Amino acid sequence: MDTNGTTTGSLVPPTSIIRSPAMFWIIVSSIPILAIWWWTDYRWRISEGEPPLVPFKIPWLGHGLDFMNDINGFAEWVRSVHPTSEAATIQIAGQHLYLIFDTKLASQIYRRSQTFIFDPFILQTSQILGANKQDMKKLTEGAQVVSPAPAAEDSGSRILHDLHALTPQHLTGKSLDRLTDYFINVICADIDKRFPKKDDENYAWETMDLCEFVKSTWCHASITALFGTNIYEIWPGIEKWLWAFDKEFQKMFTQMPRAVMPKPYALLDEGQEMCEKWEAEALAAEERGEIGGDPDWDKYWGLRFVRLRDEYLRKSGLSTKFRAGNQVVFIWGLNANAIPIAMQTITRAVLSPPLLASLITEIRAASTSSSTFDLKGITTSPLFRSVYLESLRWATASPSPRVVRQDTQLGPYHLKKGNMAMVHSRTLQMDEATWCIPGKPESHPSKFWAERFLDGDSETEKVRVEENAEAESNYSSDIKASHPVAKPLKPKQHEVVGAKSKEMQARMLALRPFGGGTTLCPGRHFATNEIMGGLAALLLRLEIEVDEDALAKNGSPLPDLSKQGGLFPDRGLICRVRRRKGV
Ligand code: HEM
Repeated sequence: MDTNGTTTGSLVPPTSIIRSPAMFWIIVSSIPILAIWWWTDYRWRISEGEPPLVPFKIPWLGHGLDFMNDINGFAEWVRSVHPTSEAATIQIAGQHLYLIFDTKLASQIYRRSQTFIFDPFILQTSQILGANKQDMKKLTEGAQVVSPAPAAEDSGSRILHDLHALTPQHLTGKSLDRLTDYFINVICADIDKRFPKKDDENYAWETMDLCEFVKSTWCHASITALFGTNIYEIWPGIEKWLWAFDKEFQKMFTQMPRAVMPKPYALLDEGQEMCEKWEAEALAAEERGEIGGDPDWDKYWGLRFVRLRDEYLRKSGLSTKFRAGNQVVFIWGLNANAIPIAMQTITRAVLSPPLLASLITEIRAASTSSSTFDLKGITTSPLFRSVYLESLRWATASPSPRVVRQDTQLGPYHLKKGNMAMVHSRTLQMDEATWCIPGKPESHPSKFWAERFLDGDSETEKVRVEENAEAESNYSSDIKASHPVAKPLKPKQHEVVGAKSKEMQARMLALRPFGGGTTLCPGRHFATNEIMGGLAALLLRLEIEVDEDALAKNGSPLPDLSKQGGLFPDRGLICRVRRRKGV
């Protein structure tokens, strides 16, 4: 300002030590260059021993946009930049993320659950799901984090650990059998409703999109098996909501405000409102004495596990909104991966008439009457297992992230505290060196080869279980060490048996649809029953033929890579369907 109080137009303050305008402008214009140098070349260069850094252009943000927009395509590109490296470093929002390409390093990450931790992601998700300050305080108590808050009061409760330990015991054994029975019964009832039995058995062909039929039938069966039937009465639009939420949910992890992305928040609001209502009605039914004793399933809560889980959340003093958010994510997780894989398995079976015929032969061998079958006979059939595992390999892209809790050595690399490490299953599942068998062009990983797992797949689960047992034991010791009186629920340890051939082990370690370690998907047994058992129920009841004209016009469905986890077929499959005679 001049002495009259008006601006002079000059940006150089009269008292500044930089009296020359030229010097001022040189300094001002060099600030961005200095900043870029600071962020790219100095501030964010990799430390000694970190995996090679993939070049990036945008300071600080690094590869953030590419990673968020298309994680599958991005991971494939990173692999092509470092085709022989066991891992690579990428930069996302000022942090390093180590993408792991080597199966043995991936296994190490899963086993070392005290160093490669998952709780930070659960806490972040909880915040997104509407956990309030009190909820967050409770959830954070004893959680595995990089830098714990200084001397917060510790009551000894370990909510994240207890919830984690509660799940697997209810998704195995008798509870799993009950869940599966319910699921298969609903599938059969829905098929019977859609294709009713007639006395004259004169069934006409109907043309339909098989993918859509499987999507809605499997969804209805799995939601009611786990969450009861009342949820459909309260929320008839649950399926429409589910698939809309599935498209939007990942966006919430950018933590942009509601005003910037109203759609995901609106869907979350709807889910929470409905789940609050669902819980309130179940509690009211309990009050009225409608849910007597300790039933293994009831129409309000669904499976006993869901009732006990909700009871645990209430007893832990977590808010109604957070509890509802927790159910929203459970409903989503229950369906978002398993349903696309059911669609993939069924469409691949139907697309190959010889394979379809062989599967029907297997079903007949496991039949106990004209319309029933022994599930064990199906899930242990080598052909059924092979088709299922190949569907998982071909059509999942499960990113399994961990936070590095302290500076640590992983194989040849030195990983830095606070960064992230991620096993991206698809990169391993599409690795030519692992999957191609010389002289067998059909074994190329880009191809769906139904017979790929005919030999020796039984070892797959054993390796997962072995990793899981080690990870659980590390996790449990870690949690116990954090508080002298904390009594975390003891996770069930699984037995490990069997030897592994070297070649087979490499393939098994490269098949990672269900993640690994402590967070190895506890729903995988139910998913297996849903997909293989559901396929058997479907083929036992219905004759299905692909509409060749529609196929020629639309092309054969491929995995839609725009999503993560279970990948949907990227288009429908028009089929002619009718009820089988004699069923
Ligand atoms: C083909 C179907 C499925 C696939 C591909 C799948 C995949 C996954 C993956 C990748 C994880 C995270 C693992 C990690 O980062 O290490 C996970 C966790 C989980 N899944 Fe699944 N899942 C499937 C089906 C199911 C089903 C049907 C349920 C429920 C009945 C379920 C319940 C869960 C739960 C509760 C977790 C969290 C475990 C924890 O944090 O302790 N999943 N799943």
